[in-house]
Amino acid sequence: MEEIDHLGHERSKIEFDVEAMKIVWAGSQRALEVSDRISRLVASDPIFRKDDRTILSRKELFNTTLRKSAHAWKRIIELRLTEEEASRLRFYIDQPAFMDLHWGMFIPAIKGQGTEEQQKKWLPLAYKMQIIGCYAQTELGHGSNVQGLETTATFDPKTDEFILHSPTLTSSKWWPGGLGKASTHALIYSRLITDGQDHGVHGFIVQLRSLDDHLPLPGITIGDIGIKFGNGAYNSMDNGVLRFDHVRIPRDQMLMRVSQVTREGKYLQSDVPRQLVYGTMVYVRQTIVSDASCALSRAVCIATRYSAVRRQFGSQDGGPETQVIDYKTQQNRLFPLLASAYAYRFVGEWLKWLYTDVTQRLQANDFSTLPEAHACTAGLKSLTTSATADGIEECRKLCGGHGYLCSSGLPELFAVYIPACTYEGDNIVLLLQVSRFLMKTVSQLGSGIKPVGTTAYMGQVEHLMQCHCDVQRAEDWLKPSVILAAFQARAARMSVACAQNLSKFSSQEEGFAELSADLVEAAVAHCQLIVVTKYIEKLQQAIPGKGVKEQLAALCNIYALSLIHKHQGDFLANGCITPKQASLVNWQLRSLYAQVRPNVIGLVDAFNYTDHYLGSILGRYDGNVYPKLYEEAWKDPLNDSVVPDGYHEFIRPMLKQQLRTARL
Ligand SMILES: CCCCCCCC/C=C\C/C=C/C(=O)SCCNC(=O)CCNC(=O)[C@H](O)C(C)(C)COP(=O)(O)OP(=O)(O)OC[C@H]1O[C@@H](n2cnc3c(N)ncnc32)[C@H](O)[C@@H]1OP(=O)(O)O
Ligand SMILES: Cc1cc2nc3c(=O)[nH]c(=O)nc-3n(C[C@H](O)[C@H](O)[C@H](O)COP(=O)(O)OP(=O)(O)OC[C@H]3O[C@@H](n4cnc5c(N)ncnc54)[C@H](O)[C@@H]3O)c2cc1C
Repeated sequence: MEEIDHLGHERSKIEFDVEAMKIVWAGSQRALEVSDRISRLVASDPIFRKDDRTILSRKELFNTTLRKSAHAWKRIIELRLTEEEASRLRFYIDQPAFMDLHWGMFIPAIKGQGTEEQQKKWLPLAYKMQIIGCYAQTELGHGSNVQGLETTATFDPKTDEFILHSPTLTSSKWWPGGLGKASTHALIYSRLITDGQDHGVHGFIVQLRSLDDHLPLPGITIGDIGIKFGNGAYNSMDNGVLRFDHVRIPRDQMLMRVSQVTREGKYLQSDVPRQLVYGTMVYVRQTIVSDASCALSRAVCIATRYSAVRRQFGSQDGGPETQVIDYKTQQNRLFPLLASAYAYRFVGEWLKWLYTDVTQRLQANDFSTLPEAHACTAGLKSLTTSATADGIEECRKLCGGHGYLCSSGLPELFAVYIPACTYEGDNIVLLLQVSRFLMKTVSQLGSGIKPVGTTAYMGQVEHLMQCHCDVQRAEDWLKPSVILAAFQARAARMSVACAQNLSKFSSQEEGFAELSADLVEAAVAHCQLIVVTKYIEKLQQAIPGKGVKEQLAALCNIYALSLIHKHQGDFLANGCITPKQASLVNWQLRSLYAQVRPNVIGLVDAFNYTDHYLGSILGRYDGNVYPKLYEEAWKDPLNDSVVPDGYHEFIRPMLKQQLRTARL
């Protein structure tokens, strides 16, 4: 039977080259080819099915994690997949698993903090999956405050070993993914003690389980921390708890790139900054920004397709009702999210470049850009994950009642996604790091140190403090220079105001504590400026394909103007724009919505997601929503029997009781 494309009418209206846009989204023709091939490979393999995840018990779900991970590894070997292809495979399998931490944190930590010798010893084992590793930093009592960790690693010069110990309940490692059941090894972040002296937190490779029977090694207590938020969702991951009772490891298992302990027990600090111990977090925060664009685009794809299928009200003379996507309120909620997905994609690409650049510099002992890399990764991780978590929930609401069904894919996506606001650094804690960096930048302005990189705009602070926005008509808001000037003025003025207020306190620390809410807002303004700037820079590149650049430019304007509208309090209070200019933003936004409306299905098709990856009946490519929703309902285990199992025990006696009462 020929399949009907219920969104065919929408697709016939598209004014740009969707295939060319797919390349822009993927990053390159080759990246698109890899993504396309691997996503189809996953979709066609029954072992990777995921439609039953929300009804599996925890044990069954974890079992599917093990099965999928083992099968994925088999396919990686059989098909000789490259590192990039293997990473795409894990992405499209779309089930949080210990493998994510093994490849995403354990290996990068050894690469970043291990000596050459240590890398030679451990990386081949990890690459061949002969050991499984996790990243165990957080403890029951401390997560954000890494310097407050309590686990100790005390050097014993007699045996040339470290003794790992958990001195208190709160020092139990708590949360690490993969620790609970799967990992054989962990990177343990622990206080280093030599000769009675505490040198702060360092990383150690520790074997946890036997490589023969997977039993915990002597002195190790280990398990899973329990069920997490939502059905299915992150419960496929074995986040774990771990305690050490005087566990001994050889000295050469301390990661020694940043600092070393000699055979005699002498502590040596190399000229590498000690913050490199935190390097893995910088790496992962950078990847989380690109991941945000994936999660948000996925929710937006579902909400956009469904909004084009769904009709409510407006029928005249028995004609069709209005597609809900044509309501301006729907557009005003949805299109900025679509624009954000593209914006995060491009800022994610740039951040990847920044990270590669800083890594190359670090290898050449140039540490000058590390503070900026830390501030950018921390700030953008925070900004994009918070907006994505809120955006997924907005997409659920945009789908009305059906969005609340697990078969919409949105509840599970939300539940899986929201911890991104917490892991790899609580979003507020990370923004406070950005604000510290900004305050330092402002304090150096008069000293001749020229701000560079993402803070270069502060170099024109005198101009930015008094400039006026050059908008007379709504169309003026389409000029990139006007948009940039408004965002730069807002960010600079908010930072300078914070710096001025801080100077009123007797100590910097007291001021920071008192003004932290304002400081967070200044950090958000700075991070939004980065996203807008990087999007505008992207548009300055050659982008082939009919109409592609025009659509991207419209989305860039929607992203920037919807932020000005949302944060108009900041822009107005700091005198960056006038009330009249704020109202012109809305006029321009409405016009931009009309411009992208015929193209939105094309803009979400460009994500190139398979129906398997989307995992949503509402977001199906063919838009055949109602028959499939109806069909799906009958698959629920409750519908296995017409009369429910508890009828005789509970319902029938109740009904009979009521009958007797009624007769009385
Ligand atoms: C490709 C695949 C990827 C797969 C990934 C899968 C994802 C799976 C999902 C979840 C996994 C989750 C893992 C985790 O959550 S791991 C645990 C993460 N934990 C955190 O993020 C803790 C957050 N806290 C911190 O990062 C820090 O402690 C801090 C930043 C809050 C530091 O606070 P503070 O005590 O004030 O600072 P310090 O004294 O320690 O440092 C002062 C100095 O150092 C600078 N700095 C801090 N961090 C860094 C850094 N990472 N890089 C560079 N520099 C850093 C800081 O700015 C100060 O600088 P100064 O002002 O100039 O002195
Ligand atoms: C799903 C998931 C997976 C994880 N995986 C891992 C892993 O693999 N390995 C690992 O080591 N860890 C992991 N973690 C732990 C994670 O990194 C921490 O939970 C995270 O860093 C936040 O720390 P916390 O839990 O101590 O929060 P807290 O710091 O206790 O935060 C609680 C509240 O206090 C606020 N707060 C804290 N400090 C400040 C401050 N200075 N100023 C203002 N407000 C503040 C926060 O904003 C927050 O609102 C994971 C966590 C989750 C949820």
